Order: sequence, then structure tokens, then C-alpha cells
Amino acid sequence: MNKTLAVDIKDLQVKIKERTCLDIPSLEIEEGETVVLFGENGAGKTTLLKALSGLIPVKASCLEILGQDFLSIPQKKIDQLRADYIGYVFQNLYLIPYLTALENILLPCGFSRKKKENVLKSSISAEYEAYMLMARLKFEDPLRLRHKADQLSKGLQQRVAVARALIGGPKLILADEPTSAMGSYSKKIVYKLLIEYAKEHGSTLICITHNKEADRYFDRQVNMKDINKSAESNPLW
Ligand SMILES: Nc1ncnc2c1ncn2[C@@H]1O[C@H](COP(=O)(O)OP(=O)(O)OP(=O)(O)O)[C@@H](O)[C@H]1O
Repeated sequence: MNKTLAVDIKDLQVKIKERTCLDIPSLEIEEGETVVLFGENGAGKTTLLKALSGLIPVKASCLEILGQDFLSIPQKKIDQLRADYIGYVFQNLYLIPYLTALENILLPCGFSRKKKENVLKSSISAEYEAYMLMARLKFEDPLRLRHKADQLSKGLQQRVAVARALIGGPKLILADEPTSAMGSYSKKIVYKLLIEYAKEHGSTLICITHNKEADRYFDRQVNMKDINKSAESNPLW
């Protein structure tokens, strides 16, 4: 049987300030696969996730994400596809500091009718789904979801960012070091939820981590130095 690819890349190149940061001859990730992406600092992990979500300009002979040809569709459509089908935990989180934790989690349902509809298929409301996700992340005190995002510790902010990425059942979940500010107990909870959620929804998960303990939770480990030719010539390491 033919496999369905969530990510199909050929000859992908990304230049930042005249320097080639990514030079990836080929990368295929199957629909529903959970992948951990690792590599040295500066190996291009974050840049790769940005390229996969259409956030930066790239050169490639093939960049198909969730069956959509990102090289031939207008940026506006890519932005809508990202809102509808991708959940992204950014390395810098990008929570809105003056909104509450709950309002931050609900944001994707405001940007995407698809995500809102998805939530309402399985939950009585988006708010209820947000509470359920945070309960699964062992966010002990639901009242703190009413606190402004910048009043929470970095570890709790990361959990809020994870819940925001998961709400609405995205087909592709991208997580950029989602547990960097957490202790080992919390890390385990977050990885467990990311994997469980991806499996429940048939979503593809790509997660960057420096945490070797995380490897065993994922279907596949991808080392940047095995896929990125420009990594060999990176002057940083
Ligand atoms: N905005 C930028 N301006 C200049 N150089 C950049 C920028 N973004 C990325 N780079 C460079 O691109 C390369 C890849 O960076 P990237 O952040 O993707 O690596 P990474 O593997 O995610 O690193 P880390 O583990 O430290 O987060 C690095 O050499 C970095 O210095």
C-alpha cells in the first residue's frame, strides 16, 4: 500500500543573510508518524520547522506539506493552511502576555473555523477542551488559567503553549524544544501528551529536543547532521 506523506521535501535550501543554513536533499515523514529531531546548536532545527510551516522563504524542487504543494500556492493560502491544520509550539512561545493563559490557548479557534469545528465535534465548548488539555498536562490549579500569561513561570507558559498548539486537532504538530524550562517529571508529562494526542488524532508530530531521554517515546529519531548537508560546513561547530 502507498504511504501517505505529511512532509515531502526534495532539494530544500534556506539561506539566511547570504549563508546557507539548510541544504536538505530529501526528507519524508509519513502521516501519523512521531519524529524527534535533534542536533547541535545552530544545526538548523528551528529553521526547518519554520520552512515546513511556510513561515520563511525557501528554494526547493519539492515542498509538499499535508499533500499541499507549498511551492505553487500563494502565501495567503499557506497562512490559512497553517492556521487550520498546523499546531506550533514556538521556541520563544509567542504567548500574548496581556491575555490570560486560557485566552492564549483559545486563540487558534479564533483564527480558524476548522479548528473550532473540530473542537466542538468532541467537546461541549472550546473552553472546556482547553481545561481538559491543561488537566492532561497536570496544570494543577485551573484558576491560574485566568492569570495573565506573563504572570506564569516559564515552565507553565510552556504548557500553555503546548495546549494552544494542540487545540483543534491539528494534522501536523510542530514542537520546538517544548520542555526546555521543565523538570524531568513535567517533561515526561508533556512528551506523553504530545504523543498520545498525535496518536488519538492521527496527527504527525515533529518535536525538537536536546533531551536524549525523549527519544524512546517517538517512532523515529532524525539527526540534523544526517539530513542537512550545510551542517558540515557550519562554522559554529
Ligand atoms: N534571524 C537570523 N539571523 C541570522 N542567522 C540566523 C537567523 N536565524 C537562524 N540563523 C542561523 O541559522 C543557523 C540555523 O539556526 P537554527 O536556529 O535553525 O538552529 P537550531 O538547530 O534550531 O539551533 P538551537 O538548538 O540553538 O535552537 C544558525 O547558524 C543560526 O545562526
